[in-house]
Amino acid sequence: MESRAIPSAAYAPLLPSAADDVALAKQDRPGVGWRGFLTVLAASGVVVLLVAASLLAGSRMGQAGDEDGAGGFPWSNEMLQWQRAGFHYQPEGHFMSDPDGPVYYRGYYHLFFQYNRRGVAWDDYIEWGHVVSQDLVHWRPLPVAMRPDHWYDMKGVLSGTITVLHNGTLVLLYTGVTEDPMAESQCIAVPTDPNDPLLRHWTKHPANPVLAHPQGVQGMDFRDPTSAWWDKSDATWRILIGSKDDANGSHAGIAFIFKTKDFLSFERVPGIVHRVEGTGMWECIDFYPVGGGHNSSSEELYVIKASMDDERHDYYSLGRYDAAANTWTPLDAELDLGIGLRYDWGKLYASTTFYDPLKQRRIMLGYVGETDSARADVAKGWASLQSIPRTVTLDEKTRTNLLLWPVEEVEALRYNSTDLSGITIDNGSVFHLPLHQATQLDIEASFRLDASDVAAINEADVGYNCSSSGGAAACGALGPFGLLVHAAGDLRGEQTAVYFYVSRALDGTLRTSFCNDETRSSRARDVTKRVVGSTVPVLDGEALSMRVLVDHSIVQSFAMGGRVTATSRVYPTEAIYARAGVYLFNNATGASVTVERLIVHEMASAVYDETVVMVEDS
Ligand SMILES: OC[C@H]1O[C@@](CO)(OC[C@H]2O[C@H](O[C@]3(CO)O[C@H](CO)[C@@H](O)[C@@H]3O)[C@H](O)[C@@H](O)[C@@H]2O)[C@@H](O)[C@@H]1O
Repeated sequence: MESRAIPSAAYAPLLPSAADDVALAKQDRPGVGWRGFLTVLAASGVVVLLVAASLLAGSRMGQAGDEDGAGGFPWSNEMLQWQRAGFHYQPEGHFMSDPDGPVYYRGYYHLFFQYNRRGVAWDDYIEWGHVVSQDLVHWRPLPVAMRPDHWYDMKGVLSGTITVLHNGTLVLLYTGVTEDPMAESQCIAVPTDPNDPLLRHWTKHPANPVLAHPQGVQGMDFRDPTSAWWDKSDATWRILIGSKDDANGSHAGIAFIFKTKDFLSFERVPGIVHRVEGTGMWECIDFYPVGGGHNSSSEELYVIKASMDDERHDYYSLGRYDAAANTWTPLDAELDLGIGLRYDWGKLYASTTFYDPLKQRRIMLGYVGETDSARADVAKGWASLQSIPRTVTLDEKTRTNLLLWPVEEVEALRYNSTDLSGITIDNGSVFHLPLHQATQLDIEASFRLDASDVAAINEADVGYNCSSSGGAAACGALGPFGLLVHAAGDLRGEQTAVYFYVSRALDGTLRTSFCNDETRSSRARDVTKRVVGSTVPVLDGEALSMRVLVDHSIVQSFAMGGRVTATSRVYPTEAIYARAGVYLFNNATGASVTVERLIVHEMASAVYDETVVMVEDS
């Protein structure tokens, strides 16, 4: 069946009254009390179709006469202050980008990051900012760890990693940029005092730079070394560095492996470990094993990940690594690096991972840049956030994708959990969630389409695409449905939709997309607004589950346990503070949806508290 728009006149907005909300809020919180009682049908008068809302909202948000003049949207201090996150890490001010050198050392998780203390945009005096944490959630700021102060890094201490050697000591590898001519080479540093668990001071090695770009590679296309892994075949440490090959009209992403015994002299392993035509410069490359292991009979696979400089997305691919042949081969050539899977389908870049020996898990961090104007960044005095650290595992059920999931520690911030499980939303309905606040939330929801409705839809609905199919306002038989966050009270204004859309393929099978629709997230016009997302694997019998971390201007969405994730930055002008709410919506034309599980946790701020700190500073 073709997606079709429903005439707006048929869906005049009728919203739940404030009295309804109060009555609902007084119900017992445990799920049992809600089940059945909260079947919200179109006939009950809670009918608002986003089609109607979007038409109204679109005209209201985009029309001439808005305050967005040549100078951009006139943000008030109240609006700008609202945009700062409560439980995502961001420095007090200035510009932050790539997470660098995450490592667990003597009781602390260390996070370094690209940091420009001179402004709110990237600058070639880029340094390594530094914070530590004991739970990956509460971060304690420390002085800048590394700054451009040698000839080989005068134009920037760019991204890098930290390797834990067999005896527990650390080696920091980073890219330094020389001034004239500008060229990138790899440098090392070690903790000045290895007994300082806070690793406050680093000593750059007198032998720097330790690795120059190979012949044939441009001097500014050789950066961001991975951490090193041990290859027992010849007792060497190995690292991977990404680059690009623009020779002879090509524009390929490429990666080299180097080996070293002492981190001072490196030898290139002959050949190129991987290459993908047309993908351009591979920044912040990463390479690590997943699956397999001692407790598993399944084969170990290798993830290769790169940040695509041209496209500004972090792609990954699953494959097999043959160290002797110096090759990595994708499991599926159609999902090769840069053309298939992404860590996140929204705004997240320059990610890196590290192995956490404390909890024996791999953790990924990435930075989430701004999508508002440079002028707005100047007004607010800061730019960028770090994503919530995510565990990375192989999805053993599919073995075709990773699972990226917020670290469990973030759950300690939950309070006032409201269980609204069991609500049924008829097609063309919305349901307002009775919450105390809607700005810092961790929402767990799983949806199931009515099976008889699904069976009755036998026409194909092909080609749904988050970014080009009209977002949450475009109605099909089996979607979209999901959540509206940062939604203005009358639903005619600002709202950010996180939703599923199910469509029937020509062969009769169902295909599920998971998307964030930012297009109505802000009345400001000088803000980038997109619909981002992807198709997501759903196995037989699985409910459609999502988790949404709402934290002021950052919304991080996870579908099906982390098979697909999408991060959005949103800048509402009206739907802020107490003026915003959360709604369930079902914009499908042919099916009702039961929200089998819906638990909304309010989230405390991750305020770093000097008084409860940690181990003593030496
Ligand atoms: O530093 C001098 C010079 O380098 C340039 C051009 O190559 O910028 C470097 C790249 O900076 C960004 O790359 C990453 C990933 O976000 O950020 C780190 C630097 O902060 C770097 O290590 C990473 O690769 C950016 O994404 C890339 O587009 C830049 O090329 C140039 O802008 C500077 O003048």
